[in-house]
Amino acid sequence: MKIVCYGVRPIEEPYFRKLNKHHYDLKLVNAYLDHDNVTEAEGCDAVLVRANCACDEQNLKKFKSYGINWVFTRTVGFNHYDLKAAKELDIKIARVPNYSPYAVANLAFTLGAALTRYVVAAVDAVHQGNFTVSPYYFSTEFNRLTVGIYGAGKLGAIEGKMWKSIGAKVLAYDPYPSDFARQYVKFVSEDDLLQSSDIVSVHVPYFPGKNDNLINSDFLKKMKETAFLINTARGQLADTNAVAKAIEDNEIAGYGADVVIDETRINGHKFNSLAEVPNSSVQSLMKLYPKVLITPHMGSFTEPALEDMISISYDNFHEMQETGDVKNKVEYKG
Ligand SMILES: NC(=O)C1=CN([C@@H]2O[C@H](COP(=O)(O)OP(=O)(O)OC[C@H]3O[C@@H](n4cnc5c(N)ncnc54)[C@H](O)[C@@H]3O)[C@@H](O)[C@H]2O)C=CC1
Ligand SMILES: O=C(O)C(=O)[C@H](O)COP(=O)(O)O
Repeated sequence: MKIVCYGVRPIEEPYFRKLNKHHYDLKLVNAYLDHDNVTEAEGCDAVLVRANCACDEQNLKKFKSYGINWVFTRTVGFNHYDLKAAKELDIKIARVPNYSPYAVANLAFTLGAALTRYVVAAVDAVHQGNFTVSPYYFSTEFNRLTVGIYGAGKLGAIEGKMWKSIGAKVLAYDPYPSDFARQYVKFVSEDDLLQSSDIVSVHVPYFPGKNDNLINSDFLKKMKETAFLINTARGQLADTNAVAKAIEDNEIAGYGADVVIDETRINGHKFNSLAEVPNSSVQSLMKLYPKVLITPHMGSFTEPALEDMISISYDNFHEMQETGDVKNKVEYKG
């Protein structure tokens, strides 16, 4: 079976080859799937994508015209698909719901830890020759923090575990609390979490058209003025302008994000200045550095996570070939 894999970074190529235990014929494409390079799939039997690949109706129709029925993703999130179009075209989708959760949990933890100890602000000042200890750096200590995990699924639970292990009080809000997460967090109401937490870390899946701007001005107003918000989930979950305004108005202390809106136009690009970033709301957030720390969607960029993403994707294809179905399938729910 020939699989075209989009968005494969050069550093990832050896892993795609080394882990190819089902001996697939691989076509590795460096670029994210877009409307121009969809033609790379011609002559292939299946497609593997990553986040921010354009699995919209136009591209899914193209795949179908090439005789491709399996368009899988190596990611947890699947908001890059037009699920309705896939259903209408009878294109099957599978994802990787369970790669190493420590990858993203580590990054969310690090953003929270860096913000609460003002590490980036201090390092930045020192590198400009300013060795004074600004009153702004005066901190509390991690074991005195209350950390609120908003969405305590696989990633949230592990971030909770990390904070608990160093003595922080860990709260969580989730409409479907799990016993696994309960080992590390205390489940509370949404309001209690937002009102009590020094760090609020969001790990909620993004469902386009359903929970856009979940983090809005009402959400932010409930947080403590001294609290930091962390979002490693999806940029679309946050009203970017509302977050920037809340920081400017001192309603919250700062924001750490691995994700932004408009990632398909931003991520993977190297801009020469902030002014070139093609979204003015993202620019507004970036101007608030170092109260705002943004990383380029690299939560899953660890060796264990990458190995899981590739191996489980290959197993998804294998299961589909062997049984005609796959347990990690994603279906349109209306
Ligand atoms: N930055 C990165 O590199 C990565 C980001 N992600 C993002 O993280 C998200 C979460 O991943 P997992 O923890 O594996 O998913 P998961 O499905 O295990 O957990 C999500 C949890 O959120 C809860 N939830 C849903 N709506 C909620 C709401 N309105 N309020 C509170 N809780 C709510 C669910 O009940 C569930 O327990 C993914 O959907 C993806 O968007 C995932 C992997 C890498
Ligand atoms: O698995 C997900 O969902 C993610 O968001 C991962 O970080 C993968 O995202 P990309 O690295 O493919 O942008």
